[in-house]
Amino acid sequence: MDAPSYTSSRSWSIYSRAEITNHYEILERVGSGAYSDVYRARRRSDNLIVALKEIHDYQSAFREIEALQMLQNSPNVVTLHGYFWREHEDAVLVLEFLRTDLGALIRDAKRNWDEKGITVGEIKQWMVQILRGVDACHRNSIVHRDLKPANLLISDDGVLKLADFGQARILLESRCVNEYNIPLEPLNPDEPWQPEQSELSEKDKTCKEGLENEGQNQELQDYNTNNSVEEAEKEMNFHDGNTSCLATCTTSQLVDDALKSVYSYEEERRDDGNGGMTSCVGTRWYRALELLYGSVDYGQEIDLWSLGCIFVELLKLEPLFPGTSDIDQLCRIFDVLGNLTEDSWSGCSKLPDYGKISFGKVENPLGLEACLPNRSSDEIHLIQKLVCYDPASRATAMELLQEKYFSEEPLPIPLNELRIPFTNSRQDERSSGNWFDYKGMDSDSDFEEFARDGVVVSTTNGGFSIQFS
Ligand SMILES: Nc1ncnc2c1ncn2[C@@H]1O[C@H](COP(=O)(O)OP(=O)(O)OP(=O)(O)O)[C@@H](O)[C@H]1O
Repeated sequence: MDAPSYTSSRSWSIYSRAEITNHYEILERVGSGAYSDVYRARRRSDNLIVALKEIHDYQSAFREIEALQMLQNSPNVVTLHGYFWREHEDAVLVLEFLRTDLGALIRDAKRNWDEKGITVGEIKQWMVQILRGVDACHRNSIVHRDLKPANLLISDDGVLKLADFGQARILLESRCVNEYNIPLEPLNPDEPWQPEQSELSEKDKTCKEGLENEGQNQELQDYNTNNSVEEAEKEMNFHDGNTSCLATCTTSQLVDDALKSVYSYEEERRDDGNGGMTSCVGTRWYRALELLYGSVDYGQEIDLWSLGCIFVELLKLEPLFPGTSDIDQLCRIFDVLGNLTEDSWSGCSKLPDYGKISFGKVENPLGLEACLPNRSSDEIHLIQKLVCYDPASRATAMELLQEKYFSEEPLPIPLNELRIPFTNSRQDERSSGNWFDYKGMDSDSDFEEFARDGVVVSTTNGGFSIQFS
């Protein structure tokens, strides 16, 4: 196929790379994100349709490959068929192709489905799959850091898979447990790296087989029996707070660094590469409170907050906290949960940005119940276990899977009865603007609030800069 006529040099590059086009016929571009372009392609050897994800950022590529290698064969994580990695070129991941995602499904349900929206049986099935995917990550000490409906891809037969691990972090202690021992660089740069069957662990084989079984309820029970809470807790007992963070984009550093009058935001977006954590991760609407307060000493609990926001969105067909800036995001959270104080989370005053910004007292917080009228107390109870201030109080994915909500009537419906949107045009849906305003959703930018504070933001060759007057 000829290269298309648009002019982005990045989008051209994949067409001119023989090592890729020898193996794959590139059919169309299906999406793009902050760091990537994604193409639908056909593998020449067997006609398999795949997604080729060309990643323009080295660190994102490295993270995504490393995390996906560890999670290969988890049924609710996107499959990495292989990748191309060579010097001076963008990495290209060969992923299984998944036509739609949970964001598109929620939009479709809001626009086109009857007033009941997504049924309880459907919600339970989606949530069980999401929880299994998150549980797989957390068991492997991987924090996804960007869970949101658009990153939960869905196959035509109703299997949901976590995707977009470009922001994922493998917590340091776990690096020794990469049991697959797969080389990061393909041995031959002209051939894609591909996993071999022998690299699958027994646990993962069981997991994969489990998904293929019919009888959802029995499957859930088996899954829970084979993966006890104690075992999960043992594996998840970590924190990487001992490592320093050289790269954040928190307001605290801007304030601390006020004597340095020109501040490069581009600098801040990089992690230090030595294990330091940044608070500038995730998409704002799903970003945990501790990240909004600049924490660099966080763990897998940030994913659990995001999970709670996604659960609400499935129930309500609208985002829980659609903030237009980080400050607005915090205001919306406080309106519902009340102000953040030592009473609501003992230790919160140690957060880097605590006390840097003061918020008016919310006399009568709405509570999560008010956000979810007509929903059952069980559902509200589960969400309260996720969307709560103290990260240590949040329920783990495994604990949630064991909640009776998922094993009582109405049961999660079988995969083949799930309703899945027909459209494959996610970008069009996103830009249509019919549903609600997505402005700011995909952005980590705090420009609006800086501008509000009278700080000058200007673009530079390397990115943009913030100047204090
Ligand atoms: N495996 C896949 N199958 C089909 N489409 C995909 C696949 N992976 C990604 N896409 C499409 O490409 C888009 C961009 O992919 P992805 O979100 O992984 O990239 P990103 O650059 O990390 O994005 P973001 O800016 O959200 O962090 C997705 O929204 C989706 O539409």
